Amino acid sequence: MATALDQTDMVQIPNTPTLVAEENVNHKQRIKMQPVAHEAFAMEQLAQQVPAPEPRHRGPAIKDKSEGRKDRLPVTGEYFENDKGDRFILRQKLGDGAMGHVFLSVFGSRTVAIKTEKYSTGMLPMEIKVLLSIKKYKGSHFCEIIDYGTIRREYNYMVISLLGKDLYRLRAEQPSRSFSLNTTTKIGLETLEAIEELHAIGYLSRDVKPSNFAPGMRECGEHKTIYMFDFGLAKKYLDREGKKMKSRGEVGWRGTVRYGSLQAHKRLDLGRRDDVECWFYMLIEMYAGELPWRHMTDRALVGQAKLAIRNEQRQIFFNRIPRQFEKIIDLIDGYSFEIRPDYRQLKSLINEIRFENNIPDRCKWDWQIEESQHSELTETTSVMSDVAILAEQGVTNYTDRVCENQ
Ligand SMILES: Nc1ncnc2c1ncn2[C@@H]1O[C@H](COP(=O)(O)OP(=O)(O)OP(=O)(O)O)[C@@H](O)[C@H]1O
Repeated sequence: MATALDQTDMVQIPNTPTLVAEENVNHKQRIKMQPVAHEAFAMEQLAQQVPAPEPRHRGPAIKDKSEGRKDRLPVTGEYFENDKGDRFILRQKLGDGAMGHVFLSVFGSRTVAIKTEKYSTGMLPMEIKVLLSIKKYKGSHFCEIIDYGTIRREYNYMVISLLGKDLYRLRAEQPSRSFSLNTTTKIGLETLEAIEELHAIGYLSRDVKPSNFAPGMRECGEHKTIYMFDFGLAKKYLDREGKKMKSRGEVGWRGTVRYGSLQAHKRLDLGRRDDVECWFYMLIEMYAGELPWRHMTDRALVGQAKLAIRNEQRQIFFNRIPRQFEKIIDLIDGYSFEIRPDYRQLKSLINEIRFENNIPDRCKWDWQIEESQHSELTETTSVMSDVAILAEQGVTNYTDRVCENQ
């Protein structure tokens, strides 16, 4: 039977790329965070919809060796029951994250996604916390959280609404490996709105990248919206009184090398502006098909390449993309750590690109085809395997430290 995760127990940021992070999570050093008032309210609300939790344990960290032995990930075909007796069959694997597996399942008449991680990993509580806050705020670019808990202290799970293929896969499947200006700019507007909503509830993503966004399902009429998911590296930037926290200075690397901001390369604390800088690199990659540092794996060299597009490579880089993108990066570079990015100005520059290129408002996404997204999903792994995707993106979610105070 399921046990609700303790929301006040915060997660570790491991010391390794997430690809191998499970072996490296430090289970001993954990910190506690009290939910702020609106989060507590959101949790209360959710409690009315999800099964009443069994007496709470103190989160997903291993307490003793006997518990540790059971620590595992579920497999396709397995099922579990929540406290209400609802049965969730893990019908098909949708994706392999660095921290666990995501499965397709059915809940009532609804097809859903179930994200799982080993009990000891402890990254899901942060994701659940973010999604509960967003639910309260009624964010329009986030999965609905339907249920969550722990199964026999073996694995943690959360049941969320199902999405289509992520933007990285969708682009990789385009014959040109790039999106049209219409799709790129539409994605730009949708994803910036998602980032703005996340910031509005007091969180940073610190891992904005194409594989963390996906369109909704056509069957639910959600295919015109791009959703943001994976909050494994999310962090609160507002304190309990709603005041912005000060930069902690050098804290180590956070994020994904290809899309990381210049501040991240300096290992400095990240703010809202850094999420927006990642968004910029993501958009350019979608439109141009690649970034100049696509083949680089060395983090320092990638950082140098990002500096070069602002200096000696500036003309070559910006010549092949609409001129507004140069304005956008200049604006982002001008934002300080504390400042609220001017999302409206950024959106109006993207809209200017659409206007100048006579792009009508009602246009289809590049990937929209006649068949339903559900049948597309079943083909996902044959088109590009998870391993291939991860290899292509280079090092992901890499962090320098064993743990950090979230
Ligand atoms: N709601 C969803 N609907 C459909 N597929 C999903 C959903 N959530 C996740 N996935 C799939 O599972 C994959 C892994 O999910 P996610 O990124 O949340 O896991 P992670 O362990 O945090 O991975 P990462 O290595 O990116 O940090 C995604 O790339 C996506 O293909």
